[in-house]
Amino acid sequence: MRQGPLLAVDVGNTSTVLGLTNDALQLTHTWRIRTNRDLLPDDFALTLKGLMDLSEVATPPCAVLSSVAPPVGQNLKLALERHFGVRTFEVTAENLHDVTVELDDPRAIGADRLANLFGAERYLADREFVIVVDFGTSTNFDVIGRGRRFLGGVLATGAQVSADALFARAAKLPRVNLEAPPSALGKNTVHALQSGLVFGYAEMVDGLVRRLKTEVSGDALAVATGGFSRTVEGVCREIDVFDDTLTLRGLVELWATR
Ligand SMILES: Nc1ncnc2c1ncn2[C@@H]1O[C@H](COP(=O)(O)OP(=O)(O)O)[C@@H](O)[C@H]1O
Ligand SMILES: CC(C)(COP(=O)(O)O)[C@@H](O)C(=O)NCCC(=O)O
Ligand SMILES: [K+]
Repeated sequence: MRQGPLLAVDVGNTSTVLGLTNDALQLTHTWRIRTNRDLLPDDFALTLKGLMDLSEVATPPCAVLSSVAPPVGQNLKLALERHFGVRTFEVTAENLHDVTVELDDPRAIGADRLANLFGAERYLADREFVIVVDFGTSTNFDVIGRGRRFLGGVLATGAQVSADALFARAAKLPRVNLEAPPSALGKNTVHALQSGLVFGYAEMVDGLVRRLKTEVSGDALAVATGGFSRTVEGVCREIDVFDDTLTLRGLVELWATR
C-alpha cells in the first residue's frame, strides 16, 4: 500500500474541494474554494501556496485529481507540477483498469463519480450495493456494486440550479435561502418557496432512491455527500448515511490502490 502525505483535489462545477492526508493517508486538512474557469496555472499556484501557508503545512510530493470542469483540472495539474514538483494522478476511466463502468460509453463518466465509487467501497462490506447521492451543481446518483462495478445512475438538476432558474423567470419571487421551512404548508412567500425547493427536492431524491433500490433488487445503502447534503439531512427519509468527505476519501483510496 502506498504512503502519504497526499493532496486530493475534486474540481466540481461550483466548488473545488481539496484535502491533505498524513503519512497514513488519513485526511488532516480540507479546504473548499470556488471553481473559477478563468484562472491560469500561476493563479492556482498562488491559491495553493496560500492554503498551505494558512494551514502551516508543506506541499506533499503527490496528488490525485478529479475534474469535471475543464480547463480547471488541467491548469491545476500544471500548477502542481511546475511550481511544486507534485506528481499528479488524474482520474479517468481509461486510467482505472480494475473498474467496470457499465455505461454505453464508459469514457463519458464524470471523474467525480469514479472517485465516489472508491469512496463507497467501505460501505459495501455488509451491503450488495451502495447508492451515492452527490448533491452538487447536478445531483448525481451513482449506483456502485462490489468488485468495483459502476452500474449507472441518475443525473438530476441540482437544488441551487433549479432555484436559480425559478428566481430568474418569476419577477415577484424573492431569492430565498435553501433551508427547510417550519412546515410544508407555507403561510408566506418565503416559506412556500422553501417548501417547494427543499421539501420538494427531498421528495424527488427519496423517490429516485426508492426506484433505484427496487431496480437493483438487492440490499442497497444510500449515502449522501456534496455541498447541499447537509441541508437535506433529517429531511430526506431514504438516505441512510451522510458522509461529507466521501469523494475526497474516495480519491485517496483510488490513489492508494494504483
Ligand atoms: N459548505 C456548504 N454548505 C451548504 N451548502 C453548500 C456548501 N457548499 C456548497 N453548497 C451548496 O451546494 C451546491 C453545490 O455543491 P458543490 O458540492 O459545491 O457542487 P459541485 O460538486 O458541483 O462543485 C450549491 O447549491 C451550493 O449552494
Ligand atoms: C454530472 C456532473 C456534471 C456532476 O458534476 P458536479 O455537479 O459535481 O459539478 C459530472 O459528473 C459530469 O460532467 N459527468 C459527465 C457525464 C456522466 O457522468 O455521465
Ligand atoms: K462534486
